[in-house]
Order: sequence, then C-alpha cells, then structure tokens
Amino acid sequence: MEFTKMHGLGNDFLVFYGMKQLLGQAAELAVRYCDRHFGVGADGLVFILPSETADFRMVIINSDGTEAEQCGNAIRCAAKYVYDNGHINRTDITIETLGAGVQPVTLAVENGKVKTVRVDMGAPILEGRLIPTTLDGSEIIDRPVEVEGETFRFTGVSMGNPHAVIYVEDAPMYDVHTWGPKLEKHPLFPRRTNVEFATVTGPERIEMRVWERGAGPTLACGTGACATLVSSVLNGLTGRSAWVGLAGGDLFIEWNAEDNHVYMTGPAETVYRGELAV
Ligand SMILES: N[C@@H](CCC[C@H](N)C(=O)O)C(=O)O
Repeated sequence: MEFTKMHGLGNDFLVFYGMKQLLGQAAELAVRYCDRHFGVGADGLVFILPSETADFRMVIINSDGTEAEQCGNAIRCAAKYVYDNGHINRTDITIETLGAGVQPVTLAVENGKVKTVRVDMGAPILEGRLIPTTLDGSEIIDRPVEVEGETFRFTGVSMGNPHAVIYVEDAPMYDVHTWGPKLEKHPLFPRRTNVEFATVTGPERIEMRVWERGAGPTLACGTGACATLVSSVLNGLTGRSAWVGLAGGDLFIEWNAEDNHVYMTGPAETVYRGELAV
C-alpha cells in the first residue's frame, strides 16, 4: 500500500491517492502508522479522493484516529501531490473538504513542481454554538475558560474545525504540553478544540504555538494560523493580514474584508514515497 510522506512547515502527513477502500480502517491505520517509533511517524493521514463538486476531495485523519473537518497544511500538501504527480495540469484547482466545502487553491510552480500554495480557506465561523462551544453569542471574544483553578481568556474561531486562541507573553517559549491537552478536552468545547497560544509582535506579525486536537503538539497548524489572525483582528491587535510565525516556519494569512474569506499562503514539501507493510 503506497503512501507519500509530505509536510507543510513540519506538520507531516502520510498521503494516500485514492484507496477509498481504506477509509473504513483509517482510524486504526492512523494510530498504528502515525506512531513515530512503532510506525512511519506523522501528525495524520490524508486521503485524496474523487469529488463530484471539486477537482478532488480530501479526508484528514488525525494521529489519534479521529477525523478532522479541515486541515490547512494538508490541503497544501494534497494540492502539491495532485499537480506534481500529473493528476491535474492546471494551477488553479479546487479541493473539497468536510469542514469548508469546495476550496479554490492556486499553485505556484517552479521547475515543474509546486513550491507554494495559496488556499481560500473560506469564511471563519464565529457564532458560539457553531464553533462549537457551549457559549451563546455571535462572537466569542476574550471569554474565560477555567481549568484546574487556572483561568485563561480565549477567542473562539472555526475554520471548519474548532480553535481556541489564547494570548500569552512569549509564545515561542510557551510549554503547550501543560495546558494544551486539558483545554483541548474542556467541556466548553463539545467537539474538543485545537488550542493556539499566540503573541502579537507587530501590526503584521504574530508568533503562535499550537496544541492540536487529536494530534497534540505539531510544528505548524494552517487552520490554527488562520484562526489566530481572525482572533487578532477581532481583538484589535493586528490588521487583516499578517505573517504567522510557527515552530516550523511562517504562513501569510489574510482575512479579506470584501468576501469575508480567509486566505492562507505557504509551502508544501514531498519527503519520500513508501510502502506500508499491511
Ligand atoms: N494541522 C492541521 C489541523 C489538522 C486538524 C486538527 N488536528 C483538528 O483536529 O482540527 C492544519 O494545518 O490545519
């Protein structure tokens, strides 16, 4: 069973082209093969499948076996995969995801290979119950969440998947392992949540570290970067576009005031092809 190891800023995936027949066992495959000691090692699995509404459909399985509705770094990897492997010869394509529907994707090609990808990530979802959280409100901005006696202030944003953005003094030095897992599973988040710890360092720059729902500490989170930019605009901390610095590198994020869509631009890399011993 062939797979391709790819990553977006170190957020890494085992990519399967087609293989719809594997979806029934995808959770078990993810737990087994995402393990960085007993398996290949990855933050998740990505299945690239046919779509009736877009050029392709993408299914994302976290390393804990849960399905994610959306995945920014993975969508850039999937776009690179289909172009570099000759499944499409256009640089303007569409990819369908569970959480954001049909997403326009623009490829920047160098020497016949995709180098960077710009993705229309769609409109952020801000309504409390739709993020989802257990809170009422058209926007969830700077709200308290208490865990084991500690109170954090978060802003809730969904990019198709849920995010809780918390501002801290020095994000690159913040230990996401201490509170990330507790906040991920807090009852305030009915579908759990990704947790972003962010520091705004300028009008167009945010540092962010992430504890991901279903994957834990990753080097980058594309939807998390989008959620962090949206949160920073809502909190009056940045303009509507900024570089988001992650442990694995930078993403450029824009929240367009005219169409209310969030746009993410960043790289995608192919590492190697392999064969699972199943
Ligand atoms: N790293 C991804 C997010 C993957 C899904 C996330 N773990 C979730 O369950 O929502 C990204 O780049 O967005």
